Amino acid sequence: MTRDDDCAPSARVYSRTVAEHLAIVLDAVPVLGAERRSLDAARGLVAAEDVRSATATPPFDNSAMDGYAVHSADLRGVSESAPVALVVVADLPAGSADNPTIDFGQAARIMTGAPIPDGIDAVVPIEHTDEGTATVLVFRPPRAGAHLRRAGEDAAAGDRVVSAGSVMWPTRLAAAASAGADAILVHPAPRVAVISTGSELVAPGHPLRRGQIPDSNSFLLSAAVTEAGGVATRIGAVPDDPDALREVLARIAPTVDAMVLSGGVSVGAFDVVKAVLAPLDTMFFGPILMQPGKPQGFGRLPQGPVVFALPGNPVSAYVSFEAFVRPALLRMAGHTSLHRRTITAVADDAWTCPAGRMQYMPVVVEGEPGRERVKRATSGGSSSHLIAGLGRSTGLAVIPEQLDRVEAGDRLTVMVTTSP
Ligand SMILES: Nc1nc2c(c(=O)[nH]1)N[C@H]1C(S)=C(S)[C@@H](COP(=O)(O)OP(=O)(O)OC[C@H]3O[C@@H](n4cnc5c(N)ncnc54)[C@H](O)[C@@H]3O)O[C@H]1N2
Ligand code: MOO
Repeated sequence: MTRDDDCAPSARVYSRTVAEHLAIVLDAVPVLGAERRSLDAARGLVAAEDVRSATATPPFDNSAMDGYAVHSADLRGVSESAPVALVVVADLPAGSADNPTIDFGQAARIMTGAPIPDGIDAVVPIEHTDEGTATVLVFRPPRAGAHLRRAGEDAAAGDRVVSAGSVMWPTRLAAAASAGADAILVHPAPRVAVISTGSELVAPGHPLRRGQIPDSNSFLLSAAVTEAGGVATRIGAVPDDPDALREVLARIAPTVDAMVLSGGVSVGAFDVVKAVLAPLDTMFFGPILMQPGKPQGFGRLPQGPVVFALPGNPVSAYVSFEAFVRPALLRMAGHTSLHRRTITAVADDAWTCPAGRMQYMPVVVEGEPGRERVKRATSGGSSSHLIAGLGRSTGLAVIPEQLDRVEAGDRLTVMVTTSP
Protein backbone atom coordinates (compact mmCIF):
# COMPACT_ATOMS: atom_id res chain seq x y z
CA MET A 1 0.00 0.00 0.00
CA THR A 2 1.19 3.45 -0.73
CA ARG A 3 -1.18 5.28 1.52
CA ASP A 4 0.89 8.19 2.56
CA ASP A 5 0.91 9.12 6.16
CA ASP A 6 3.31 11.95 5.67
CA CYS A 7 0.87 14.64 6.57
CA ALA A 8 3.21 16.51 8.81
CA PRO A 9 1.20 19.15 10.69
CA SER A 10 3.85 21.72 9.81
CA ALA A 11 3.02 21.25 6.12
CA ARG A 12 -0.40 22.77 6.77
CA VAL A 13 1.11 26.18 7.19
CA TYR A 14 2.32 26.12 3.60
CA SER A 15 -0.40 24.09 1.98
CA ARG A 16 -3.67 25.21 0.47
CA THR A 17 -6.95 23.63 1.46
CA VAL A 18 -9.13 22.18 -1.27
CA ALA A 19 -11.53 25.10 -0.88
CA GLU A 20 -8.71 27.65 -1.21
CA HIS A 21 -7.25 25.99 -4.29
CA LEU A 22 -10.65 25.60 -5.92
CA ALA A 23 -11.44 29.26 -5.32
CA ILE A 24 -8.13 30.26 -6.90
CA VAL A 25 -8.73 27.98 -9.89
CA LEU A 26 -12.27 29.21 -10.46
CA ASP A 27 -11.17 32.80 -10.15
CA ALA A 28 -8.43 32.28 -12.71
CA VAL A 29 -10.29 30.43 -15.45
CA PRO A 30 -12.06 32.54 -18.07
CA VAL A 31 -15.67 32.08 -19.14
CA LEU A 32 -15.15 31.50 -22.85
CA GLY A 33 -16.38 34.32 -25.09
CA ALA A 34 -19.78 33.82 -26.66
CA GLU A 35 -20.03 32.64 -30.26
CA ARG A 36 -23.03 32.23 -32.53
CA ARG A 37 -23.70 28.56 -33.27
CA SER A 38 -26.31 26.75 -35.30
CA LEU A 39 -28.92 24.99 -33.18
CA ASP A 40 -27.35 21.64 -34.09
CA ALA A 41 -23.98 22.81 -32.81
CA ALA A 42 -25.45 24.48 -29.70
CA ARG A 43 -26.63 21.25 -28.10
CA GLY A 44 -25.47 21.03 -24.49
CA LEU A 45 -23.85 24.49 -24.52
CA VAL A 46 -24.85 27.41 -22.30
CA ALA A 47 -26.90 30.17 -23.90
CA ALA A 48 -25.25 33.58 -23.72
CA GLU A 49 -28.39 35.46 -24.73
CA ASP A 50 -32.13 35.31 -24.23
CA VAL A 51 -34.05 33.82 -27.14
CA ARG A 52 -37.32 35.60 -27.81
CA SER A 53 -40.14 34.46 -30.02
CA ALA A 54 -40.03 36.17 -33.41
CA THR A 55 -43.76 35.58 -33.87
CA ALA A 56 -46.69 34.49 -31.80
CA THR A 57 -46.45 30.76 -31.02
CA PRO A 58 -48.43 29.13 -32.52
CA PRO A 59 -48.23 31.72 -35.28
CA PHE A 60 -51.91 31.24 -36.32
CA ASP A 61 -55.10 29.65 -34.99
CA ASN A 62 -54.99 26.01 -36.05
CA SER A 63 -56.70 22.68 -35.64
CA ALA A 64 -55.81 20.31 -32.81
CA MET A 65 -57.52 17.38 -34.56
CA ASP A 66 -57.99 15.75 -37.93
CA GLY A 67 -61.66 16.46 -38.64
CA TYR A 68 -63.96 19.20 -39.91
CA ALA A 69 -63.86 22.94 -39.35
CA VAL A 70 -67.44 23.94 -38.54
CA HIS A 71 -69.74 26.59 -37.14
CA SER A 72 -70.80 25.11 -33.77
CA ALA A 73 -74.16 26.86 -34.11
CA ASP A 74 -74.97 24.50 -37.02
CA LEU A 75 -74.63 21.46 -34.80
CA ARG A 76 -76.56 22.25 -31.62
CA GLY A 77 -78.42 19.15 -30.45
CA VAL A 78 -77.03 16.70 -33.04
CA SER A 79 -76.73 13.09 -31.95
CA GLU A 80 -76.13 9.61 -33.31
CA SER A 81 -79.83 9.31 -34.01
CA ALA A 82 -80.23 12.87 -35.31
CA PRO A 83 -77.04 13.74 -37.25
CA VAL A 84 -76.70 16.91 -39.31
CA ALA A 85 -75.23 17.04 -42.83
CA LEU A 86 -72.83 19.84 -43.77
CA VAL A 87 -71.52 20.60 -47.27
CA VAL A 88 -67.76 20.16 -47.47
CA VAL A 89 -66.40 23.16 -49.40
CA ALA A 90 -62.63 22.91 -48.80
CA ASP A 91 -59.85 20.52 -47.90
CA LEU A 92 -57.19 21.97 -45.58
CA PRO A 93 -54.03 19.91 -45.03
CA ALA A 94 -51.34 21.15 -42.61
CA GLY A 95 -49.22 23.71 -44.43
CA SER A 96 -52.18 25.03 -46.48
CA ALA A 97 -52.21 28.81 -46.83
CA ASP A 98 -55.89 28.80 -47.90
CA ASN A 99 -58.47 30.79 -45.95
CA PRO A 100 -61.73 29.65 -47.60
CA THR A 101 -65.03 31.28 -46.77
CA ILE A 102 -67.20 28.76 -44.92
CA ASP A 103 -70.85 29.72 -44.68
CA PHE A 104 -73.31 28.36 -42.16
CA GLY A 105 -74.33 24.86 -43.25
CA GLN A 106 -70.85 24.27 -44.64
CA ALA A 107 -67.62 22.73 -43.35
CA ALA A 108 -64.00 22.25 -44.42
CA ARG A 109 -62.14 18.99 -44.00
CA ILE A 110 -59.12 20.02 -41.90
CA MET A 111 -56.00 18.26 -40.64
CA THR A 112 -54.11 18.76 -37.38
CA GLY A 113 -51.99 21.92 -37.58
CA ALA A 114 -53.82 23.47 -40.57
CA PRO A 115 -54.91 27.12 -40.16
CA ILE A 116 -58.50 27.63 -39.05
CA PRO A 117 -60.53 29.57 -41.64
CA ASP A 118 -61.91 32.94 -40.50
CA GLY A 119 -65.25 32.69 -38.70
CA ILE A 120 -64.92 29.03 -37.77
CA ASP A 121 -65.33 28.37 -34.05
CA ALA A 122 -64.92 24.59 -33.65
CA VAL A 123 -63.41 21.43 -35.07
CA VAL A 124 -65.29 18.13 -35.04
CA PRO A 125 -62.92 15.15 -34.84
CA ILE A 126 -63.25 12.77 -37.75
CA GLU A 127 -64.38 10.00 -35.35
CA HIS A 128 -67.63 11.92 -34.73
CA THR A 129 -68.58 11.97 -38.42
CA ASP A 130 -69.15 9.65 -41.35
CA GLU A 131 -65.86 10.98 -42.87
CA GLY A 132 -67.71 12.27 -45.95
CA THR A 133 -65.84 14.34 -48.54
CA ALA A 134 -68.70 16.02 -50.44
CA THR A 135 -71.08 16.23 -47.50
CA VAL A 136 -70.37 15.10 -44.01
CA LEU A 137 -72.73 13.73 -41.38
CA VAL A 138 -71.89 14.93 -37.88
CA PHE A 139 -73.05 12.79 -34.95
CA ARG A 140 -71.92 14.83 -31.92
CA PRO A 141 -72.19 18.53 -31.17
CA PRO A 142 -68.89 20.37 -30.60
CA ARG A 143 -68.71 23.07 -27.96
CA ALA A 144 -67.67 26.49 -29.23
CA GLY A 145 -63.87 26.64 -29.34
CA ALA A 146 -63.46 22.85 -29.39
CA HIS A 147 -60.12 21.60 -30.71
CA LEU A 148 -58.84 25.03 -31.69
CA ARG A 149 -55.24 25.98 -30.85
CA ARG A 150 -55.06 29.72 -30.56
CA ALA A 151 -52.30 31.94 -32.01
CA GLY A 152 -49.97 33.09 -29.23
CA GLU A 153 -51.37 30.79 -26.54
CA ASP A 154 -47.87 29.33 -26.02
CA ALA A 155 -45.87 32.55 -26.42
CA ALA A 156 -46.56 36.05 -27.66
CA ALA A 157 -44.19 37.68 -30.16
CA GLY A 158 -41.23 38.95 -28.13
CA ASP A 159 -41.75 36.55 -25.21
CA ARG A 160 -38.56 34.97 -23.83
CA VAL A 161 -38.50 31.23 -24.51
CA VAL A 162 -34.87 30.54 -23.46
CA SER A 163 -33.00 32.52 -20.81
CA ALA A 164 -29.32 33.44 -21.03
CA GLY A 165 -27.39 31.06 -18.81
CA SER A 166 -29.52 28.02 -19.50
CA VAL A 167 -28.12 24.83 -20.92
CA MET A 168 -29.31 24.15 -24.45
CA TRP A 169 -30.78 20.76 -23.87
CA PRO A 170 -33.18 19.23 -26.41
CA THR A 171 -36.39 20.91 -25.24
CA ARG A 172 -34.69 24.34 -25.24
CA LEU A 173 -33.32 23.78 -28.73
CA ALA A 174 -36.88 23.03 -29.81
CA ALA A 175 -38.19 26.13 -28.02
CA ALA A 176 -35.56 28.27 -29.78
CA ALA A 177 -36.38 26.72 -33.15
CA SER A 178 -40.10 27.30 -32.64
CA ALA A 179 -39.28 30.89 -31.77
CA GLY A 180 -37.69 31.26 -35.19
CA ALA A 181 -34.01 31.13 -34.18
CA ASP A 182 -31.71 29.11 -36.42
CA ALA A 183 -28.62 29.97 -34.38
CA ILE A 184 -27.93 31.18 -30.88
CA LEU A 185 -25.14 32.93 -29.00
CA VAL A 186 -23.53 30.33 -26.71
CA HIS A 187 -20.40 29.85 -24.67
CA PRO A 188 -18.36 27.29 -26.61
CA ALA A 189 -17.23 24.00 -25.11
CA PRO A 190 -13.66 24.27 -23.85
CA ARG A 191 -11.13 22.54 -26.09
CA VAL A 192 -8.96 20.47 -23.82
CA ALA A 193 -5.73 18.58 -24.55
CA VAL A 194 -5.07 15.60 -22.29
CA ILE A 195 -1.43 14.64 -21.93
CA SER A 196 0.05 11.82 -19.86
CA THR A 197 3.69 11.98 -18.89
CA GLY A 198 6.00 9.14 -17.89
CA SER A 199 8.61 7.01 -19.61
CA GLU A 200 7.01 3.93 -18.04
CA LEU A 201 3.78 4.40 -19.98
CA VAL A 202 2.79 2.40 -23.05
CA ALA A 203 -0.45 2.45 -25.00
CA PRO A 204 -2.91 -0.14 -23.69
CA GLY A 205 -2.85 -3.45 -25.53
CA HIS A 206 0.92 -3.47 -26.01
CA PRO A 207 3.03 -6.11 -24.25
CA LEU A 208 4.62 -4.74 -21.08
CA ARG A 209 8.27 -5.19 -20.31
CA ARG A 210 9.39 -4.93 -16.67
CA GLY A 211 8.83 -1.40 -15.42
CA GLN A 212 6.13 -0.50 -17.93
CA ILE A 213 2.41 0.03 -17.30
CA PRO A 214 -0.48 0.95 -19.61
CA ASP A 215 -1.34 4.63 -19.84
CA SER A 216 -4.78 4.74 -18.25
CA ASN A 217 -4.88 8.39 -17.23
CA SER A 218 -5.23 9.77 -20.73
CA PHE A 219 -8.36 7.63 -21.24
CA LEU A 220 -9.70 8.49 -17.79
CA LEU A 221 -9.17 12.20 -18.20
CA SER A 222 -10.22 12.63 -21.82
CA ALA A 223 -13.45 10.73 -21.14
CA ALA A 224 -14.00 12.83 -18.02
CA VAL A 225 -13.43 16.01 -20.05
CA THR A 226 -15.98 14.84 -22.61
CA GLU A 227 -18.51 14.01 -19.89
CA ALA A 228 -17.99 17.48 -18.46
CA GLY A 229 -18.92 18.94 -21.85
CA GLY A 230 -15.41 19.69 -23.10
CA VAL A 231 -13.92 18.76 -26.46
CA ALA A 232 -11.06 16.47 -25.55
CA THR A 233 -7.98 15.75 -27.62
CA ARG A 234 -6.15 12.78 -26.14
CA ILE A 235 -2.50 13.29 -26.88
CA GLY A 236 -1.40 10.13 -25.07
CA ALA A 237 1.90 9.62 -23.27
CA VAL A 238 4.97 11.83 -23.47
CA PRO A 239 8.21 10.43 -21.97
CA ASP A 240 10.02 12.03 -19.04
CA ASP A 241 12.06 14.19 -21.39
CA PRO A 242 11.75 17.95 -20.91
CA ASP A 243 12.45 18.73 -24.57
CA ALA A 244 9.79 16.25 -25.73
CA LEU A 245 7.26 17.77 -23.35
CA ARG A 246 8.19 21.34 -24.38
CA GLU A 247 7.72 20.41 -28.03
CA VAL A 248 4.26 18.91 -27.38
CA LEU A 249 3.15 21.85 -25.24
CA ALA A 250 4.30 24.40 -27.81
CA ARG A 251 2.56 22.54 -30.64
CA ILE A 252 -0.74 21.99 -28.83
CA ALA A 253 -1.06 25.18 -26.76
CA PRO A 254 -2.32 27.46 -29.55
CA THR A 255 -5.12 25.03 -30.40
CA VAL A 256 -6.77 24.58 -26.99
CA ASP A 257 -8.35 26.46 -24.10
CA ALA A 258 -7.04 24.12 -21.42
CA MET A 259 -4.54 21.35 -20.90
CA VAL A 260 -4.84 18.51 -18.43
CA LEU A 261 -1.49 16.88 -17.75
CA SER A 262 -0.89 14.00 -15.41
CA GLY A 263 2.27 12.75 -13.75
CA GLY A 264 5.56 14.40 -13.07
CA VAL A 265 4.42 16.92 -10.47
CA SER A 266 5.92 15.47 -7.32
CA VAL A 267 9.45 15.66 -5.99
CA GLY A 268 11.06 12.83 -7.98
CA ALA A 269 14.27 13.21 -9.97
CA PHE A 270 12.42 12.85 -13.29
CA ASP A 271 9.28 14.87 -12.58
CA VAL A 272 9.15 16.39 -16.03
CA VAL A 273 6.01 18.51 -15.77
CA LYS A 274 7.32 20.33 -12.76
CA ALA A 275 10.74 20.71 -14.38
CA VAL A 276 9.29 22.31 -17.50
CA LEU A 277 6.46 24.38 -16.02
CA ALA A 278 7.51 25.36 -12.49
CA PRO A 279 9.96 28.00 -13.77
CA LEU A 280 7.04 29.90 -15.35
CA ASP A 281 5.77 32.62 -13.06
CA THR A 282 2.26 31.92 -14.38
CA MET A 283 2.29 28.44 -12.80
CA PHE A 284 1.72 27.33 -9.21
CA PHE A 285 3.02 24.04 -7.87
CA GLY A 286 2.37 22.98 -4.33
CA PRO A 287 0.69 20.59 -1.96
CA ILE A 288 -3.04 20.69 -1.39
CA LEU A 289 -4.46 19.40 1.90
CA MET A 290 -6.21 16.44 0.34
CA GLN A 291 -5.74 12.72 -0.03
CA PRO A 292 -5.29 11.58 -2.69
CA GLY A 293 -4.26 14.44 -4.95
CA LYS A 294 -1.72 16.20 -2.76
CA PRO A 295 0.75 17.49 -5.37
CA GLN A 296 -0.92 19.85 -7.84
CA GLY A 297 0.12 22.33 -10.45
CA PHE A 298 -2.11 24.99 -11.94
CA GLY A 299 -1.70 28.10 -14.06
CA ARG A 300 -1.41 29.27 -17.63
CA LEU A 301 0.97 28.88 -20.52
CA PRO A 302 2.25 32.03 -22.22
CA GLN A 303 0.21 31.03 -25.32
CA GLY A 304 -2.94 31.31 -23.18
CA PRO A 305 -4.37 27.94 -22.23
CA VAL A 306 -5.11 27.12 -18.64
CA VAL A 307 -2.97 24.22 -17.40
CA PHE A 308 -3.92 21.63 -14.82
CA ALA A 309 -0.90 19.53 -13.83
CA LEU A 310 -2.38 16.63 -11.91
CA PRO A 311 -0.56 13.95 -9.97
CA GLY A 312 0.14 10.79 -11.94
CA ASN A 313 -1.32 8.20 -9.60
CA PRO A 314 -4.60 7.35 -11.35
CA VAL A 315 -6.91 7.75 -8.35
CA SER A 316 -5.16 11.02 -7.53
CA ALA A 317 -5.63 12.21 -11.12
CA TYR A 318 -9.31 11.29 -11.02
CA VAL A 319 -9.99 12.92 -7.66
CA SER A 320 -8.10 16.03 -8.80
CA PHE A 321 -10.24 16.16 -11.92
CA GLU A 322 -13.42 15.93 -9.87
CA ALA A 323 -12.25 18.45 -7.29
CA PHE A 324 -10.78 21.13 -9.59
CA VAL A 325 -10.83 20.45 -13.31
CA ARG A 326 -14.49 19.57 -13.75
CA PRO A 327 -15.80 22.67 -11.95
CA ALA A 328 -13.30 24.80 -13.89
CA LEU A 329 -14.33 23.39 -17.27
CA LEU A 330 -17.99 23.93 -16.41
CA ARG A 331 -17.22 27.51 -15.50
CA MET A 332 -15.30 28.06 -18.75
CA ALA A 333 -18.35 26.78 -20.62
CA GLY A 334 -20.55 29.35 -18.88
CA HIS A 335 -22.26 27.08 -16.37
CA THR A 336 -23.12 28.48 -12.97
CA SER A 337 -23.90 25.13 -11.38
CA LEU A 338 -20.41 23.69 -11.07
CA HIS A 339 -20.59 20.91 -8.54
CA ARG A 340 -21.67 17.31 -8.45
CA ARG A 341 -24.85 16.38 -6.66
CA THR A 342 -24.05 15.30 -3.11
CA ILE A 343 -26.01 12.95 -0.89
CA THR A 344 -25.70 11.91 2.73
CA ALA A 345 -25.06 8.17 2.98
CA VAL A 346 -24.26 5.77 5.79
CA ALA A 347 -20.83 4.10 5.84
CA ASP A 348 -20.96 0.30 5.75
CA ASP A 349 -17.41 -0.13 6.99
CA ALA A 350 -14.73 1.70 8.93
CA TRP A 351 -11.47 3.17 7.68
CA THR A 352 -8.78 5.61 8.69
CA CYS A 353 -8.28 9.04 7.17
CA PRO A 354 -5.33 11.41 7.17
CA ALA A 355 -6.11 14.05 9.79
CA GLY A 356 -5.48 17.51 8.42
CA ARG A 357 -6.30 16.53 4.83
CA MET A 358 -9.65 16.23 3.09
CA GLN A 359 -10.07 12.63 2.06
CA TYR A 360 -11.83 11.53 -1.12
CA MET A 361 -12.73 7.84 -0.80
CA PRO A 362 -13.98 6.04 -3.92
CA VAL A 363 -17.19 4.30 -2.85
CA VAL A 364 -19.99 2.18 -4.22
CA VAL A 365 -23.35 3.80 -3.48
CA GLU A 366 -26.21 1.39 -2.78
CA GLY A 367 -29.78 1.62 -1.54
CA GLU A 368 -32.95 3.53 -2.19
CA PRO A 369 -32.83 7.30 -2.69
CA GLY A 370 -32.75 8.94 0.73
CA ARG A 371 -31.50 5.74 2.40
CA GLU A 372 -28.19 5.24 0.61
CA ARG A 373 -25.29 3.30 2.09
CA VAL A 374 -21.69 3.33 0.86
CA LYS A 375 -18.86 0.87 0.96
CA ARG A 376 -15.31 1.37 -0.19
CA ALA A 377 -14.84 0.56 -3.87
CA THR A 378 -11.37 -0.87 -3.28
CA SER A 379 -10.11 -3.05 -0.48
CA GLY A 380 -7.04 -0.84 -0.21
CA GLY A 381 -9.09 2.23 0.59
CA SER A 382 -8.18 5.41 -1.22
CA SER A 383 -4.62 4.40 -2.10
CA SER A 384 -3.94 6.30 -5.21
CA HIS A 385 -2.71 3.50 -7.49
CA LEU A 386 -5.85 1.33 -7.21
CA ILE A 387 -7.18 2.07 -10.68
CA ALA A 388 -8.86 -1.29 -11.26
CA GLY A 389 -11.07 -0.87 -8.18
CA LEU A 390 -11.78 2.75 -9.02
CA GLY A 391 -13.86 1.42 -11.91
CA ARG A 392 -16.36 0.03 -9.40
CA SER A 393 -16.93 3.37 -7.71
CA THR A 394 -20.08 5.38 -8.24
CA GLY A 395 -19.22 8.15 -5.82
CA LEU A 396 -16.55 9.84 -3.76
CA ALA A 397 -17.08 10.08 -0.02
CA VAL A 398 -15.66 13.43 1.11
CA ILE A 399 -14.27 13.20 4.63
CA PRO A 400 -13.46 16.54 6.31
CA GLU A 401 -9.88 17.20 7.37
CA GLN A 402 -10.66 17.17 11.10
CA LEU A 403 -11.57 13.46 11.08
CA ASP A 404 -8.99 10.71 11.37
CA ARG A 405 -11.39 7.81 11.17
CA VAL A 406 -14.71 6.82 9.65
CA GLU A 407 -16.77 4.36 11.68
CA ALA A 408 -19.40 2.01 10.27
CA GLY A 409 -22.73 3.80 10.66
CA ASP A 410 -21.26 7.30 10.22
CA ARG A 411 -23.22 9.61 7.94
CA LEU A 412 -20.99 10.79 5.11
CA THR A 413 -21.21 13.39 2.38
CA VAL A 414 -20.86 11.66 -0.97
CA MET A 415 -20.35 13.22 -4.39
CA VAL A 416 -22.38 11.14 -6.81
CA THR A 417 -20.10 10.77 -9.82
CA THR A 418 -22.57 8.95 -12.03
CA SER A 419 -24.95 11.89 -12.39
CA PRO A 420 -24.38 15.55 -13.17
N1 LIG B 1 9.25 11.54 -1.92
C1 LIG B 1 7.98 11.75 -2.25
N2 LIG B 1 7.42 10.95 -3.18
C2 LIG B 1 6.14 11.13 -3.53
C3 LIG B 1 5.38 12.12 -2.91
C4 LIG B 1 5.98 12.97 -1.96
O1 LIG B 1 5.38 13.88 -1.39
N3 LIG B 1 7.31 12.74 -1.68
N4 LIG B 1 4.08 12.25 -3.23
C5 LIG B 1 3.42 11.05 -3.67
C6 LIG B 1 2.11 11.35 -4.13
S1 LIG B 1 0.98 11.73 -2.94
C7 LIG B 1 1.75 11.26 -5.43
S2 LIG B 1 0.11 11.44 -5.88
C8 LIG B 1 2.70 10.98 -6.49
C9 LIG B 1 2.58 11.99 -7.60
O2 LIG B 1 3.61 11.79 -8.42
P1 LIG B 1 3.74 12.43 -9.86
O3 LIG B 1 2.65 13.31 -10.18
O4 LIG B 1 5.09 12.95 -9.99
O5 LIG B 1 3.46 11.18 -10.75
P2 LIG B 1 4.46 10.12 -11.32
O6 LIG B 1 5.60 9.97 -10.39
O7 LIG B 1 4.75 10.45 -12.71
O8 LIG B 1 3.55 8.86 -11.25
C10 LIG B 1 3.03 8.39 -10.05
C11 LIG B 1 2.46 7.01 -10.27
O9 LIG B 1 1.40 7.06 -11.20
C12 LIG B 1 1.64 6.24 -12.32
N5 LIG B 1 1.16 6.92 -13.52
C13 LIG B 1 1.61 8.11 -13.98
N6 LIG B 1 0.98 8.42 -15.11
C14 LIG B 1 0.12 7.41 -15.38
C15 LIG B 1 -0.77 7.16 -16.44
N7 LIG B 1 -0.91 8.04 -17.45
N8 LIG B 1 -1.49 6.04 -16.41
C16 LIG B 1 -1.34 5.16 -15.39
N9 LIG B 1 -0.49 5.34 -14.36
C17 LIG B 1 0.24 6.45 -14.36
C18 LIG B 1 3.15 6.10 -12.35
O10 LIG B 1 3.56 4.98 -13.06
C19 LIG B 1 3.47 6.06 -10.87
O11 LIG B 1 3.25 4.77 -10.35
O12 LIG B 1 4.03 11.04 -5.99
C20 LIG B 1 4.20 10.34 -4.76
N10 LIG B 1 5.59 10.32 -4.47
O1 MOO C 1 -2.29 10.50 -2.67
MO1 MOO C 1 -1.16 11.27 -3.71
O2 MOO C 1 -1.73 12.43 -2.59
O3 MOO C 1 -2.12 12.18 -4.72
O4 MOO C 1 -1.24 9.60 -3.92
